[in-house]
Amino acid sequence: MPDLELDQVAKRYGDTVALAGVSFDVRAGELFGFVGSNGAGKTTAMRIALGVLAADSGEVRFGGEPITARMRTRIGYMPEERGLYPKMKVLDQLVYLAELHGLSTSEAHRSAENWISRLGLGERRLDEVQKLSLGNQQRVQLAAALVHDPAVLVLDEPFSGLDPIAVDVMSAVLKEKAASGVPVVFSSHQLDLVERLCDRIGIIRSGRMVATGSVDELTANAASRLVVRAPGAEPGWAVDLDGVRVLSDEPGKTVLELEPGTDDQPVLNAALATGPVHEFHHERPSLTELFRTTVSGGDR
Ligand SMILES: Nc1ncnc2c1ncn2[C@@H]1O[C@H](COP(=O)(O)OP(=O)(O)OP(=O)(O)O)[C@@H](O)[C@H]1O
Repeated sequence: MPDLELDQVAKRYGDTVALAGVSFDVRAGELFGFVGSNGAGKTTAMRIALGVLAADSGEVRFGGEPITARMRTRIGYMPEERGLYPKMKVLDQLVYLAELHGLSTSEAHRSAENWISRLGLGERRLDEVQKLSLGNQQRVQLAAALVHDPAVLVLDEPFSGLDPIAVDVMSAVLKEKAASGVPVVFSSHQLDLVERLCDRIGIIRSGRMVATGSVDELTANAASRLVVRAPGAEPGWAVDLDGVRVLSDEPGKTVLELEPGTDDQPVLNAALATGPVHEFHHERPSLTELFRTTVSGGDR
């Protein structure tokens, strides 16, 4: 399957610059997490990728070619505002959407029934969508994005409001689609989930991509953090060590930040000088911490 690329995509709403030239690519077979503060531009970028919104400039490419209206019908999209017909029954809705994307009636039924069962909606298949709980409506929305066997998946906050079981189901389906070679991009504010699931991550701030890469790549340049458990250490034991900043100093547990290139062995020696050392390990910052430092200053 080909890659999905956004190249210098820009969009204004009146005086508001929603996207100031955003570029990133979602590679075939990868799960790409799109994160940013409220109003950073995620929905705008995803709507432009889908073609429901026109960019002022820039290009969306699929497989290296500018994306056409025909190719866009191969995108599975889950909009943030959700877009189901409230009075239609779950099964009818999915069959209708599949047919709209070109599946025959029998293929549409087969695919709709498959996703209904896969997403745990079997008992609700003949219920009107409006009678479902919000979480179940969201499962139907995911089924709607998948029912035509899309070549690309673009999902706007698919995890918001889901219970833990539904989060697991959604995660498994997205991983499976990516493993089958489909580029999958989703936005989310649940950074622990993004960190756990995604191959790569893009962080957008005020309409600009400020970081793109795997969590390991994004955290590689962050200052190294060292956790030391030394029950006999007195408070302040590490304050005079070169290249070391004390982040927290609780009885028995100290968290230190080491400047890049600082040797940790003098720190270990200093810790051992206080008595036994039960723990001495480097910790990388979480995506949430990285996000806070990357987007600090906020958005609109
Ligand atoms: N239809 C619109 N008219 C005017 N301004 C808009 C419109 N849609 C979005 N904006 C503005 O464009 C900017 C980007 O909004 P967008 O919805 O893309 O952000 P987002 O990252 O998806 O936010 P959230 O996490 O809150 O969903 C914001 O400043 C928003 O107020």
